[in-house]
Amino acid sequence: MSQLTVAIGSDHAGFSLKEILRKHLEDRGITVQDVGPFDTCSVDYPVYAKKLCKYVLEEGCPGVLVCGTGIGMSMTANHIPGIRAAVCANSYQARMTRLHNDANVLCLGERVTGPGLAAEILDIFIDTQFEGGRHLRRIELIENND
Ligand SMILES: O=C(CO)[C@H](O)[C@H](O)[C@H](O)COP(=O)(O)O
Repeated sequence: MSQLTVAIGSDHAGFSLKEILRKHLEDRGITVQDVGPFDTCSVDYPVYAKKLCKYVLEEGCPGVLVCGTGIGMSMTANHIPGIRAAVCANSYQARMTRLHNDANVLCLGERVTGPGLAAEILDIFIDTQFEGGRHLRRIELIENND
């Protein structure tokens, strides 16, 4: 089985949580592709959301974006065809967005969710498989602009 890679990115408001989650993933033996930023200077979240989504689409791996609320990251990511980004603040949302929405990008808010819960949400997100079936039809409808 090939080694799982997870891409991660943030803005300044999500930087500390990104660092915690990167270490959490590495401690699990998961390869992490960090698209930045690499310090706490103020940056614009769309820049990092777009970098991460490009990587996720090229590599077919899950991604994690952290900003203050998770919302700006998700708005940006969901503009990109092929990206299904979900803001999750609890474990149920993380499980259901994988089971039913086949979300490929998890968005978290450092100013909303503490590090322990964020790590649990992330674990559920990457460990839960899409259910398929009726949910595939609905995903196709999301992507169909007719
Ligand atoms: O886009 C956001 C709100 O949905 C993010 O939470 C940003 O991280 C936030 O807007 C950054 O705010 P700051 O005052 O520039 O730190």
